[in-house]
Amino acid sequence: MKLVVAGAGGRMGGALIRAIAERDDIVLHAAIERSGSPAIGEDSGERAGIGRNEIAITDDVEGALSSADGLLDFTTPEASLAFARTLAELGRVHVIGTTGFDETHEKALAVAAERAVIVKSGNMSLGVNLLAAMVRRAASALPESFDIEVLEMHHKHKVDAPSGTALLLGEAAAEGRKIVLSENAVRSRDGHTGPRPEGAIGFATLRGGSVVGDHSVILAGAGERITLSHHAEDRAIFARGAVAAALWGHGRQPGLYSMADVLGLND
Ligand SMILES: NC(=O)C1=CN([C@@H]2O[C@H](COP(=O)(O)OP(=O)(O)OC[C@H]3O[C@@H](n4cnc5c(N)ncnc54)[C@H](OP(=O)(O)O)[C@@H]3O)[C@@H](O)[C@H]2O)C=CC1
Ligand SMILES: O=C(O)C1=N[C@H](C(=O)O)C[C@H](O)C1
Repeated sequence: MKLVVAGAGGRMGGALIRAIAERDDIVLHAAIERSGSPAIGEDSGERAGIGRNEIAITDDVEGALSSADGLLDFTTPEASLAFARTLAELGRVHVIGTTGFDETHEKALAVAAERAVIVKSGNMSLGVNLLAAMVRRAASALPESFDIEVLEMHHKHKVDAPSGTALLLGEAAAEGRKIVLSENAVRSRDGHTGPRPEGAIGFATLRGGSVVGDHSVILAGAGERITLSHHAEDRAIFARGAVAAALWGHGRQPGLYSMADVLGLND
């Protein structure tokens, strides 16, 4: 399978290029960056720290995608949306790890998925997707008197909050409770907030240093508390998940799929 990496000069771009180089059933076909990026023209292997691979980082999106099988995309919501429209025209696999989408973006991605395979997840790791299944189960099994809070910490460069993973875990909790997350989410607190609303799913965001990604879901009852946690130590876990998603999506019917589909956690 011939894969293109978008955001090749970024943190996940490097991890994806390293993950592709680990395997012999896929090849890095092209590495793309935003027009005007100082990374354009650099050797993508050198940039990723694995030595020259003779694939220069380019901003020629059409040229890169037209002869590829799929795109691994960890960039920005606006860039991912533009890629989704191009890939829908070409009918290629689009693995989206980007987070921070709003409702309008989500609707546009659903339209693109009518013509291409999109695998999208706020977290591509096995551990977090298993954790989400456990959160859904715990939220469903425990009485509503157990308050649900999602706590996350990431490195100081992260630009969106709550993280895509925190929202994914919040969705899992809401599904377990049979409630709609958007109607019950408390995404931040400040000042005289009043008591906690019944049935709320709260979010708390920490940022600092080089933390790859820490998430905890706390189910707090009267006199006892359950904490379900995941700690990401290496971006390779997301990159390997994205590669697995591309291979899984190759040759599949168009649609919007999740990592739970790829990992068989919905079966
Ligand atoms: N789902 C998951 O498992 C994971 C998701 N993520 C998400 O992935 C995204 C990227 O994270 P991270 O790698 O840390 O961020 P970085 O900022 O390090 O990388 C993003 C890269 O995308 C580039 N970019 C921006 N616009 C375009 C464009 N139009 N075409 C091509 N490249 C573009 C940026 O370039 P420039 O800086 O020059 O603008 C940058 O190099 C975030 O949304 C993050 O939350 C991260 C880890 C795991
Ligand atoms: O920006 C990051 O770094 C990460 N983003 C994803 C998120 O928003 O949850 C996944 C991971 O936690 C790292």
